[in-house]
Amino acid sequence: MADAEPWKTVTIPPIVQELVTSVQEPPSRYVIPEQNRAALAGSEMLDPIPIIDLSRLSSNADEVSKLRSALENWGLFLAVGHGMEPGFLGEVMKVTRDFFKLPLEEKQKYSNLVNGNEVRIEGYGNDMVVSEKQILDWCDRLYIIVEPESRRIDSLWPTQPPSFRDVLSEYTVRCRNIANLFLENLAKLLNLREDYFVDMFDEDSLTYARFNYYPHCPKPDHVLGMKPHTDASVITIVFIDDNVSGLQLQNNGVWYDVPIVPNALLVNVGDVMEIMSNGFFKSPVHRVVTNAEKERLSLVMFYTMGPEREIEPLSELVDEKTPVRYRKIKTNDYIATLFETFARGTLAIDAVKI
Ligand SMILES: O=C(O)CCC(=O)C(=O)O
Ligand SMILES: [Fe+2]
Repeated sequence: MADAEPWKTVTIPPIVQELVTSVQEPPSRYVIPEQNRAALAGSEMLDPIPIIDLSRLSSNADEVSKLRSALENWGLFLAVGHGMEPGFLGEVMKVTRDFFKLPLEEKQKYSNLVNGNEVRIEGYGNDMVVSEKQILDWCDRLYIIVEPESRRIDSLWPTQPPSFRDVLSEYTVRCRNIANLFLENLAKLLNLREDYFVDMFDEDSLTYARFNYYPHCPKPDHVLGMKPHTDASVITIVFIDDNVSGLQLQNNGVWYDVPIVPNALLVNVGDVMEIMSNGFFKSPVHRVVTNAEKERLSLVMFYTMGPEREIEPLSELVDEKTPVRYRKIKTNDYIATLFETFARGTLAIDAVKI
């Protein structure tokens, strides 16, 4: 390891929502190095992220070429025509907001701590802290497996607010339709059979829902809501609070603010798709900045392959002219790499590039 100090699992970070009520300034462990601070302001996009109407994808060649260019330039797009009514999306955001408004003791029933000191992926809390030097994110989260139903951990599904479970179950089904449509279009763009990726998802493939809560932050120019990262998923669907911006996207070394488009969902390629497509699709680097006055919420659906499945560039996409660009790795090992690299502030995908 490049670091002089060994990395070890250390303290459990506090719940930021509680912390913000008792401090004037973010503690030093949240403060990013001085040289990175000026760069927190995002640039406005000159060529904005395309808005794709999903209901037109099957019948309109222009919409498909817009999708292709969105993926080539950004690795993501904003989806409209996804079939979810504004009223339903409003309910999804409301149960999310109401969950984080619950008293701490109620939320702690779903804690991500096991025996009070070990952190697991699922549950309510923060990320794993692997180093005293790790810069912490100004963000609390609730992480749960939503698919397949057989893998849901009932005790980690909130019972408050009362409609939480029903709303999340319905959202899961409706997002799956969007995910499948996106996967079909990705396959077509790679000249593969339409069902190629959809068929790869089996009973072992897990979909995680991550509810992110970013409290207002007394020093937004010193602290990140979420550090720069790419998603370890095959694909990701993000539903963002339309009240507060904060998501930024890196392109050619410049950070851009992702604009808010009410009722649109952000859909992006993840690292597994980058690997399987042998780099044809790129998993976008993104981060979240904080806001001095407002709290912010997002709900992220991560579509992943089974934990034991090996990920590698598809043989159909490799030949003499296009050699393999990524090493083979098991999903589980890749997710572990992601948590480790995220904590260190580096990118997991770089660890498997050849
Ligand atoms: O809050 C957001 O807008 C994005 C969050 C995100 O990138 C993630 O949870 O992986
Ligand atoms: Fe992300």
